[in-house]
Amino acid sequence: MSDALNIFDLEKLAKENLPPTAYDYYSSGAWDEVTLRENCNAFNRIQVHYKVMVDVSKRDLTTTVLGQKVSMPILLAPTAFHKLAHPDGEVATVRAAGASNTIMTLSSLSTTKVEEVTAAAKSPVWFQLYINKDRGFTRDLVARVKAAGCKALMLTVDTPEWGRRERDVRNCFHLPPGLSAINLIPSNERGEFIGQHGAGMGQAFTWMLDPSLTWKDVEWLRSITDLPIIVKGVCRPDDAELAIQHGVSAVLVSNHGARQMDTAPATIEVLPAIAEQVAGRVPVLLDGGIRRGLDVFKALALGATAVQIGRPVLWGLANGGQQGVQTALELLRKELDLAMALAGCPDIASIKRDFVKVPNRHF
Ligand SMILES: Cc1cc2nc3c(=O)[nH]c(=O)nc-3n(C[C@H](O)[C@H](O)[C@H](O)COP(=O)(O)O)c2cc1C
Ligand SMILES: CC(C)CC(=O)C(=O)O
Repeated sequence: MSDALNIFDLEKLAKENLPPTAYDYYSSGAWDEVTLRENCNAFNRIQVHYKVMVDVSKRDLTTTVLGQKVSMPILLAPTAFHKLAHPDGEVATVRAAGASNTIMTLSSLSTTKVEEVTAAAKSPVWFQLYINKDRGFTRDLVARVKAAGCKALMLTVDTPEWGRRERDVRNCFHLPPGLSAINLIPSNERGEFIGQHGAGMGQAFTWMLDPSLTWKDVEWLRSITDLPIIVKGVCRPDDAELAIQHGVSAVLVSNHGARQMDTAPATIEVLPAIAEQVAGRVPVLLDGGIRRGLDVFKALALGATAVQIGRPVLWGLANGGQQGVQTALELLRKELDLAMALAGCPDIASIKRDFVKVPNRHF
C-alpha cells in the first residue's frame, strides 16, 4: 500500500520505483512538451460555479457508456507495455478495473496476450486498434479480439506516424529482453520480438501504422465487424462530424496524452465545441491530463459522458501492480465524489454546463 494522497504523489513514488528510461517513456510528450503541460494546466483555469443547499447526502457516481454500466465515469485508457511497470502487467490492470467496476481498453501494444487479459476481466474490456498497412492482419486481429471477448474497438486516428518523444530518442528506449508487443508478433515478418531493437521506440513500430488512412477506412472497419467503434484522437468539431457521418459509435477527444502533435490544444479546451457539434448523437469521451476527480467533474460539465486516464494507471501499476492501480482509481473516485458534493450534484446527470466557466474557447 502506498501513502499517496493523490495522483501526483503516486507519480513521485513511481519515478522512484521505475528504471529512468521506463519513467521517461511513460511520462514524456512530443517535442517541447507544451501540450503535455497544457493538458493539465487547462483544467486549472476552469472555474467551478457550485450550488449550495442541495441535498447531497446520497451520491451516485454510476453511469452507462455504450450500453455498459460502470461504477463511475472514469475508464482506463489504452497504454502500451504494462509489464515495464510491473511483472503482472495488463492482467494486474484489468483486475483493478474489474475491482473498481469500470472499463479497460487494452492497447494494441500490450505485453500480455488479449486472451489472458479478457480471461482475468470482471468488467468489460475494449481493444485499441491501429489499422495496419496489411489489412489482412488487421482483419485477423479484429476477429481475434472479438473472439477473446472484447466489447468494442477503439480506433486510434492521430498516429499516421509516431510523434517524436525526444527523451526516448536520447535514451535509445527499447523493450528489455523477455517483453514484446505480444499480440502483434505473428505479423512480424522478421520474426524478432518487436520493439527490442529500436533506437527510440517509434522506429521499431512504424511498420504497424498506415499513414494513408482516411475516413473510408472507418467504413471498411465497420464492414468487417459488428463491434462498436470509438474513434480516438479527435480534436476538432469538423472531424467529430466526419466520424459520425462514417458511422462511429462514440468520439474520444484525445491528443494521445500530448505524445503526437505538440502545441495542439489541451483536450479540455476543445471539448465544449466538439460536444456542441456532436449534440448528443453519440457519446463523447475525453482523455488527457486528468489528475484529479475535479478534472473529471469539469469534463462531464463540458459535455463528456466519461473520461479515460492514461498515466495515472501506470503510476499506480508501478506501485504494487493491481493494488496500485486500484489506489489510483479509488483516489479519483473519492475526489469526484467530494467534488460532486461540494458542487451540489448528487448524481452524474445533475452535472450541467453552467457549473463551469471556461476562460477562452477554441474554434
Ligand atoms: C506510456 C503511454 C503509452 C500509450 N500507448 C498508447 C497506445 O498504445 N495506443 C493509444 O491509442 N494510445 C496510447 N497512449 C495514449 C493514451 O491512450 C491516452 O490518450 C493518454 O495517455 C491520456 O492522457 P493522460 O496520460 O494524461 O491521462 C499512450 C499514452 C502513454 C502515456
Ligand atoms: C510504440 C510506442 C511509440 C507507443 C506509444 O508510446 C504511444 O502510443 O504513445
